[in-house]
Amino acid sequence: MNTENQKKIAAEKATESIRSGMVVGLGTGSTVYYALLKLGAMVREGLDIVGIPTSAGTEKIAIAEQIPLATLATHPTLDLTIDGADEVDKDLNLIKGGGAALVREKIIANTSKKILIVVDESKVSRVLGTTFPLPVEIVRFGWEATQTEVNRICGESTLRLAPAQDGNQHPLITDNGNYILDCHFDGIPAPKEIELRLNNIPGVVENGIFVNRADKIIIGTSSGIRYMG
Ligand SMILES: O=C(CO)[C@H](O)[C@H](O)COP(=O)(O)O
Repeated sequence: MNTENQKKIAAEKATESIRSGMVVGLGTGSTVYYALLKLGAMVREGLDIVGIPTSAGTEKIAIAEQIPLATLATHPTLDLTIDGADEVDKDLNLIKGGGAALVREKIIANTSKKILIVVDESKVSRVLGTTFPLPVEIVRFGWEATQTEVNRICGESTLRLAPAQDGNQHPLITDNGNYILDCHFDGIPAPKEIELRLNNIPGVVENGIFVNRADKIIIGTSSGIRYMG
């Protein structure tokens, strides 16, 4: 089974946990995309849920799929969130933020009763921080000074760029109006400590380390579905 199919079977498996009446956190990314398509079909067949999106991109897809949306203002507690990840370890720790949605994803994760993470097998890692650079969202004011402080922890980081309308690469601006630093670790042996140290730097909004948040990781593999948790 190729990677795309691995993503699809993992994402669709996660939607089997959704029941009418639930408030559902809608994650971001190319894996969750398949869950959004499936949820859309389920809603059109009568499933009665509201979704809270973790990004403007997901909101757009959910609207196109006719998934009713809500906000944390009216629905402060979520029953279940389906989200992706960029790297996962055997302790269910995650690196997220490859899609630049980590702040909203962490807020949603924090208020969800249950979190299902959907990935393909390439995301499973022995030591977190060895296969994917850690995204750190920072405010634009004084960002160079913030980067200097971040680099004291990770050694080296790069400002994430994205193509703009003029055809050139410009700093990527998140849904929250901030920049992203991608931090190159050679493994993160103590993820919780690094998460807290990074978040203690003035100018850092949030980072993509998620510790003790996932209840289950659904992994699409070349030979079918595997679970962690
Ligand atoms: O954290 C995320 C977005 O901020 C995504 O969940 C993560 O990047 C995985 O995306 P994909 O399923 O496209 O690999």
